[in-house]
Formats: sequence, structure tokens, C-alpha cells
Amino acid sequence: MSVPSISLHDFDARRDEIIAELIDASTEVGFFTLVNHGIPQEDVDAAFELSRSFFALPDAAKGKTPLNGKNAGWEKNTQVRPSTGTADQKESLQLQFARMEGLWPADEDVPDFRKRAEVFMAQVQGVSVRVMECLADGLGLPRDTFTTGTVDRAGEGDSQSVLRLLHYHSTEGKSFGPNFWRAGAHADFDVLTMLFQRENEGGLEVCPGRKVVGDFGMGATWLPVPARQDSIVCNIGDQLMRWSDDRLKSTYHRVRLPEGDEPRGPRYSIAFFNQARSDIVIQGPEKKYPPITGSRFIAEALERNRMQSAEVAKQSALESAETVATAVHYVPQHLQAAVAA
Ligand SMILES: O=C(O)CCC(=O)C(=O)O
Ligand SMILES: [Fe+2]
Repeated sequence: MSVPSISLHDFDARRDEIIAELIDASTEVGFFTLVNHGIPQEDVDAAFELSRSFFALPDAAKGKTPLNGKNAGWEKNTQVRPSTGTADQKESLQLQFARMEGLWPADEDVPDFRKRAEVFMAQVQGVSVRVMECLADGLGLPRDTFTTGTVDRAGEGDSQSVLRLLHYHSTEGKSFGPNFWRAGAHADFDVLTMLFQRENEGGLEVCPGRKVVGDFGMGATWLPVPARQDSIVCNIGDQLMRWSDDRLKSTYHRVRLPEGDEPRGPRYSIAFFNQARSDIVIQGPEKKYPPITGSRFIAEALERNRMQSAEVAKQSALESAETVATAVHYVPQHLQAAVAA
């Protein structure tokens, strides 16, 4: 199995062929890359230049717009994935179309930041619409099933979609324990994610095989996704997995640290999360799951994450208790069954 590459050239003439390829990739792997997607390379490069200018600022400047708890603002080394219990080795800036008062980086820090970011967000949303419409067609649903609930309606202020600029720090001269990641394993909560990478700034890996939305099951095989600047990496998120009654797969993925003789420099990526609006009702055609609003969906996903984090913390506490127990030849009662097994 590998992550399929799908070309959008001659989109209108090849629409049926493209739909078939998108459905195949989304039902089997949950990830695919798009080439000939229509966003000029210079515009992608300009978005990375914007990102680089922001992250090059001192922390005091970046910290003027701190993460607000609602997926907007800057954070550094704070995102702990429930699967690992350690903070991702990165910083990120999240931007939205709406509710951004006081959250745009200042023009004196990065000239025209807002205008430049919004142009790119609109471009990526445009490609996302094409893909979401094809997926709806491919599932035999009305073409606007996944777009009316996600696409920004300028002026309404209720879009939940997010552009996230990501900067994974250089690992030059640093060493890490076994459980540290640039981004720990996770599945995205949204409808559809589009990710831009820089040439050869790799490390993204995906793990197909998830059967049921919301579970933490992961297969054993991680497939690398090559880092190519001319392609967009797309993946189905949990909201779309549920909206399709688990037919389209939201797949676990992670970004590993450089290994062996790989370059230790920084990695930049840019993700756009097409997210359901708060009041949109998500339910698949076969009603496998009860209807749920966009906001309730996110609240439940965060709650599951909290529970998994607690479980991971408990397991690692147990493991260290076992180490202590072995070292002192004393087995506490709650571990006796485990030791005897
Ligand atoms: O930077 C990447 O390659 C992946 C980032 C990611 O998976 C995320 O932010 O959800
Ligand atoms: Fe992700």
C-alpha cells in the first residue's frame, strides 16, 4: 500500500476519473497527494515566505497573539498529543477567516500579514471545494453536502476553518528520548485537510487501517509521505469519516524527528483544515451514527482525547511503578496480576 498521487489536470473533462481515484484513495488509505492542483508554485512559495517571516520574529513579538483556546493564535512546544504524552517539537500559528480580532500579527512585525494570509486561505479553500464536491458526488450525495457546512461565507463570521503555519525546530545538536515527535500520532478532527510541504523537509508518516471514527486503533505499518513542494497532501478528517458512515477513512498520521544521517534543519509545513461550522448537522446517508452538530462533535472529540491522555499517563505511571517494583523486589498488590501473567 502507498499514498496515491492524483492529478487534477483537465479537471472538467476528467472529473469522473478523478472522482473514482479520490474515492479509492479515501476509502483505502484516507490520504492522497494532489498534483496539477492549480495553485501556482510562486503562491505556495509566498505563503512559506510569510510563514518564515513570522517564525523568525522574537518570541516576544509572536507572543503578542497567543493561542486563544479556539484554534487561533501562536503556540510553541505546548501541544501534547494524547497518543504520546509529550509536547510536539514545534511552534505554530493558527489563523481563521472569522473571529480574528486582535489575533492577526501586526503589520510592523510582518508587512501585510493578514492580506497575504487571506489570499492563500481562499486559494486553498477553492481547491478543497473541488475535492469535497467530488467526494460527495462519488458517494452519491448532493454535490454541496460537505461544502455548504464548511466553506467560509464572507461576512457571516461563522467559518470554523483554520490555516495553520507550522515550524518544526532544527534538531541540530539536540537529542531526544524515544517518545518525542515533531508531531505525535493523531487523526484530524475536521472534514478535509490540505497540507503543503517544502521539498525534502520530510518525516510525515501515515498509518491506514482505522475502521471506526473516534477510536484510537492504529495499524502497525507506517507509510512515509514524500515531501514535494509541487503537491498537496490531503487527508480525510474525523468529521468526514462520520459524515460518510465510516466509508471515507480518517487515518492516523505523525511527523517523526530526523534520524540517522538525515538533515537536522528545520521543517516548515502549512495545513488548511476545512472544518464544519458549529451549527451544521453531521449525519451519514445510512444513519450509522446519530446526528451531531459541528460544535458537539469537536467537544466530544476533545473529551475522548482527555480520556486517552489520562490513560496514557496511567500506563506510564504503572510502567515506572513496575520498574521500581522490580528494582526493590517488592510487587505492589495492584501490579501482582500483571507480573504473574
Ligand atoms: O506538518 C505536517 O506534516 C503534519 C501536521 C499535522 O498533521 C497537523 O497539524 O494536523
Ligand atoms: Fe494532522
